[in-house]
Amino acid sequence: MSYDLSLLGWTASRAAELPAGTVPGRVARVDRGAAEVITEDGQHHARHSARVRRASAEDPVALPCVGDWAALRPLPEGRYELEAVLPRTTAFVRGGVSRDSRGGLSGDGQGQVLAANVDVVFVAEPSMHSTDFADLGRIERLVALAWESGGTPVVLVTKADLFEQGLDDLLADVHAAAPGVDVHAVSSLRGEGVELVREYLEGSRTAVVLGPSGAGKSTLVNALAGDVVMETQQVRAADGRGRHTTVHRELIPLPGGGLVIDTPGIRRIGLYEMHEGVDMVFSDIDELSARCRFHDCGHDSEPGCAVLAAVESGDLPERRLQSWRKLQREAVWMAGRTDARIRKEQQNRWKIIHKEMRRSGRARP
Ligand SMILES: Nc1nc2c(ncn2[C@@H]2O[C@H](COP(=O)(O)OP(=O)(O)OP(=O)(O)O)[C@@H](O)[C@H]2O)c(=O)[nH]1
Ligand SMILES: [Zn+2]
Repeated sequence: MSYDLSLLGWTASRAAELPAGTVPGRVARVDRGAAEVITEDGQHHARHSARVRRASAEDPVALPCVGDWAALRPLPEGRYELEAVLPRTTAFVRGGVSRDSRGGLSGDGQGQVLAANVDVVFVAEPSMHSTDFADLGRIERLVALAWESGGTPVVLVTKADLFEQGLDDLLADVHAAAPGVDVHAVSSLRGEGVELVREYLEGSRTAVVLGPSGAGKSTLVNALAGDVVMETQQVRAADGRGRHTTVHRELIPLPGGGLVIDTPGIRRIGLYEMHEGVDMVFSDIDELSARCRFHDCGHDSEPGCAVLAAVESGDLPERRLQSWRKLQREAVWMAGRTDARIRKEQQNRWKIIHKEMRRSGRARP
């Protein structure tokens, strides 16, 4: 078996980063101390080099992950050693890691890269989920996560066939929840919108599909692959939630080029590190805040707050402000888990608050 690596996204600029005496391979699955890689001459089990082992012992972010391009050193008998991970263009990182000023990754020894070099992040939200309509808050969260990874989000309102009347209104709401992001209705069941989705993968790009269980992610990937590569599941009638299916292949090459990464980690992705991501998904609130009287306005009850005024006038949905507050709190909390400076500030703040409370004789809130 041989592969045309350009169909897996290999480019001349990546080739320029390949160390002498190595060949490129894309990581399709990770193991302890080794990875399954796809090279031009087939699929291999490549053990990490001493250098990779040392680097990843120091910082797990250096561990090869699904989607990575690796430099492989040929060994006797047609085997390879995973010599190095080539620089990542994008990364989904869980915990303990922030982007440094160059847009690269710097870790504190806690981070884990869930997937790398993902160009397009499809955010799948079902038009109807059990008896609920699409969850705009979940879309905002996943779009923020997508921005944070460095990839380009695209929102897909899936199972569009379940929601015929008022679909346009729903799409308008979704547009407002994700400013500047493409939004499409998709029905894999009817084959509608699938070709549009495929267009985002032109040029052999790499995608992931994020979304809740039962959103129709596997069904969509199957439709793209034109072949049943992933097991879909029957949704339990009672609560509309799906059973989790075992993932057989984590890197799914599509006919005509491009691929979809689908790993358990990506499936479970929630809200990890989000700072710039939150600002980008709430660019409307960001723009409004420029007109607040105080430059550090918290849009709570401050006088001259342009955000509250927009809610008052109906220009900004109240739900959106609440969603922003929630994500801000979570982002600060996540940062507080990893950023010692903020952690210290929070401790000091709580010390002061507790002291205040003791003095005024109030109980803890
Ligand atoms: N009506 C309708 N049902 C769909 C559509 N796409 C998928 N489904 C059904 O929704 C259920 C869940 O689909 P999956 O593709 O397994 O969902 P998933 O997002 O992969 O779910 P997890 O594997 O749990 O993450 C299945 O019963 C599908 O047949 C669609 O476009 N329309
Ligand atoms: Zn304000």
